[in-house]
Amino acid sequence: MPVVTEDYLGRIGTLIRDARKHRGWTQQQLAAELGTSQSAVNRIERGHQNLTLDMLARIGEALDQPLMSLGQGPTHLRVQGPTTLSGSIEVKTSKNAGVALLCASLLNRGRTTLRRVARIEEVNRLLEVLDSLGVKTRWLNEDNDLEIVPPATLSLESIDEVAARRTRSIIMFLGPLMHRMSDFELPYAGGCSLGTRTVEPHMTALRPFGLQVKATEGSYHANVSPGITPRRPIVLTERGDTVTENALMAAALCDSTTIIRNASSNYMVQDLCFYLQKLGVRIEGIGTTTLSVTGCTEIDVDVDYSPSEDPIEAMSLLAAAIVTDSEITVKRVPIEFLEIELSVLEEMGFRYSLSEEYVAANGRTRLADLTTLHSVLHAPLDKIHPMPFPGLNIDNLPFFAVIAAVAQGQTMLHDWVYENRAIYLTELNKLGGKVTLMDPHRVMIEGPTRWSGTEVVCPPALRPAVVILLAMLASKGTSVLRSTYVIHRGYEGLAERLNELGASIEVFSDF
Ligand SMILES: CC(=O)N[C@H]1[C@@H](OP(=O)(O)OP(=O)(O)OC[C@H]2O[C@@H](n3ccc(=O)[nH]c3=O)[C@H](O)[C@@H]2O)O[C@H](CO)[C@@H](O)[C@@H]1O
Ligand SMILES: C=C(OP(=O)(O)O)C(=O)O
Repeated sequence: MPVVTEDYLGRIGTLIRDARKHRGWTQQQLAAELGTSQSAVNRIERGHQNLTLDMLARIGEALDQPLMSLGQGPTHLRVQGPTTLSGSIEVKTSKNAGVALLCASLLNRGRTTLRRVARIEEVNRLLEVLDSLGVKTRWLNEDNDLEIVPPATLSLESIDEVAARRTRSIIMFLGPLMHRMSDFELPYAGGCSLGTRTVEPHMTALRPFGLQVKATEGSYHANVSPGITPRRPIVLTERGDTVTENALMAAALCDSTTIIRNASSNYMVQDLCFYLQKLGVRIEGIGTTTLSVTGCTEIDVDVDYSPSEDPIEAMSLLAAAIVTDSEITVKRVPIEFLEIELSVLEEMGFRYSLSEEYVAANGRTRLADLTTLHSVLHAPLDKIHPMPFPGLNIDNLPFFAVIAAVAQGQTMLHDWVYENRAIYLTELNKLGGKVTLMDPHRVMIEGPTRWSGTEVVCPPALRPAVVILLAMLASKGTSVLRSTYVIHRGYEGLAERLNELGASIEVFSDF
């Protein structure tokens, strides 16, 4: 075989191996999907098998990842470490408010302008879906201001199913869409592989508004009975963020008053409430677990809204500083959504200073600039576990894994929420970490760690993938992090921004 062909087959084989692992499949499972043997898959992945275009297309389809789109293959990161960071960095606006506001813009017949939206893949997927429905969306400038103008009638029959299936946020179309049409289908929600994430609480919350949903082959079939409004308070069975948002959006176009109990008061819910208020919806109880919503029968206003900064990105940047023992200033930290995290960190010996507080562009959220100081960390006495806001944010829990790994002693993390997220934290062991999976919900981490660079495929979950990247910053030598789409789902230009602080991260792709 000519050397160049051999080289290409090897690279394609690696691509296929990465995409398979990303899906969480064994070679045997991929073989069964392709109607071939495990040994054939093994040969393909090692670059020892000539591949026809037909076979490549079939593999791409089976793995739900096109392998032949030249120049658009997966991207990877090459990290040189260890790194000490310095300087300052601004926190961007949040993914989770961004996606909620994109869905909520469908409630408004007028123009919505959202300021400084994080330009991330999760937002891109929702924009693709909105565009396929006939919504006119455009980025206005370098500041990532985004304009959204819905059409008079949405063309749901032409929905971009591929984009829709890549995000769980599509579930938040139910609340706004039920006001626009009486019978419609939505593809099943996708997103990170974190274990079962039920949609039942959404159905229970929306039923009092007349929505019935049947799960059919690959999609939700929604049917709306006209003129039905909740006669009693809606009691959410789970204090979930997106379910609260769906109930809020359903209530926004009812002119009666809806009470939502056991509502999430988390940051993205608050941003959604502030936006809805600008649309003319009356909401009381923002920041508490009981929301009283008096909607409007029609919303048609040109509105301008600035979502607030992302507490999870802020936590990621703090973790970057802690794991590399660096002194940096993280600007625009939404401090009220990091209070418990900072208390736990202080207990572990983390030292930092805070600026005076100031108000975010939404006029409501409190921000501060936080400077990290050289710290010697030790394990906390108690386990670290998340709770709904104002508890420690579940999406921040994974960052405590890499922080615990640099602290002296044993730290237990208890992720009671997701069945499949803690498991990915054991990937830190490839870089020298000592992370023991006690059961699917608990990991024990022993520090401090002598990190050493290696190659890791991104786990199929956003936060654990970033945790691996942060450990790579502290690792001696060269590390490679493969297939980073999952990181781009929630962070804009993370590698480039860390490089501005002095990291050495190269972005590359196979072709
Ligand atoms: C777009 C967006 O905003 N996504 C966030 C949102 O997702 P989202 O609102 O979709 O979260 P889910 O509804 O999937 O809830 C997460 C998990 O927590 C469980 N659960 C939740 C609440 C509760 O009171 N009891 C309970 O057991 C659910 O069953 C599920 O397993 O909230 C999650 C949990 O904060 C975050 O990780 C996500 O980043
Ligand atoms: C789990 C997360 O989000 P999503 O709901 O988009 O999967 C996350 O942000 O870590």
